[in-house]
Amino acid sequence: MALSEERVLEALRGVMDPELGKDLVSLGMVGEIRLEGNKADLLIHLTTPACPLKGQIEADIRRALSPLGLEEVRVRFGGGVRPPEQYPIPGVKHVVAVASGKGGVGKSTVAANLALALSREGARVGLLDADLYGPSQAKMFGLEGERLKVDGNRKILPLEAHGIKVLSIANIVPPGQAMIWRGPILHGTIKQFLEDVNWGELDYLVVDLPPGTGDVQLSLTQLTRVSGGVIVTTPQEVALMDAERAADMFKKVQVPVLGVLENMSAFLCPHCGKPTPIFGEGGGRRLAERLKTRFLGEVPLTLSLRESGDKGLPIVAADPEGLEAQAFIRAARELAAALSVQAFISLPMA
Ligand SMILES: Nc1ncnc2c1ncn2[C@@H]1O[C@H](COP(=O)(O)OP(=O)(O)OP(=O)(O)O)[C@@H](O)[C@H]1O
Repeated sequence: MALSEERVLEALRGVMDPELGKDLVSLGMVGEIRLEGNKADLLIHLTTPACPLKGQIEADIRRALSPLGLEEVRVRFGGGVRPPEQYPIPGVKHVVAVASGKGGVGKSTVAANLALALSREGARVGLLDADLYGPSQAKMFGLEGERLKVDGNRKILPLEAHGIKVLSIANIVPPGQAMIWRGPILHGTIKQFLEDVNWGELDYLVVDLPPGTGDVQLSLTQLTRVSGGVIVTTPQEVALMDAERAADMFKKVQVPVLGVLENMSAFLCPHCGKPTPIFGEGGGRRLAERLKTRFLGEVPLTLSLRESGDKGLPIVAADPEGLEAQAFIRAARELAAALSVQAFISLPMA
């Protein structure tokens, strides 16, 4: 049988998306097939650019096409199937909210390092510090005291550090001022963060929410479409109970919970490396099971993680090969996969 685009398409029906459990053709992921003589050029649409399964999908495509005897197969990946008019914020494909029930569980540390890990996976990432009462991202990224600028259209330009666009209330008002703000001012501030900022082109805008289930969370979900939420918890029972409340809040406002990340899983001794489960064991995984969502993994409690936060150099940027950074990178891959599934469930195909 002569080689044709139809034959290539037929062969691609045998390639499954490992996350979605359906073949690439029925999922509408095959964007283009070009044949030139005995060479094929394919465009495959991914729902999320940091798709952790890119490599596997490409290998499966090559395997499926090998019986056709092509001399060369070129696989290009497209960044996503969501048409621009459906973006939640102009230029921004996904808004991902990072929440915790309880304060001090490391939500801001996780938001910063997840943003960096997604960026290392090839995505364009912004980080909005919406923890108005206790902003920490300016400090975390070494941007304390930096002044924001506006562009020609009078839109605020976020600051940039380690390849991440960062906007924190700490760069707008003096420390402590936002502490006394109430509902309408909070709402107005979040609105401004979403509408009056030139984020440029982003695959993910990671939002660091205040702990708990208050006005900021409601404003964010009222003002934009949040693709999903990440729940950060420690394995401790009290933290888990509050984390469940944060998950309930997402459910009420119809934001899917993409996964649970357990922080401070076990203390790793900086001298001998011995793990000590100070806050208990397995709580995050159990919570993910109860919520029927993904477990994004465990991040240990380590001295270097605490020090890196204080130094203004998050661990994924400071020591990307270290075990803490690797835990964040695994979590970011899981998160990207969860978003990709979510995008297919909730969006019409382009
Ligand atoms: N896995 C970890 N290992 C060591 N220290 C950590 C870890 N996670 C967070 N920390 C430290 O714990 C402190 C609190 O973390 P962080 O500010 O991220 O928490 P949070 O939940 O965002 O707090 P808040 O409720 O105040 O917003 C910081 O000093 C941070 O460096």
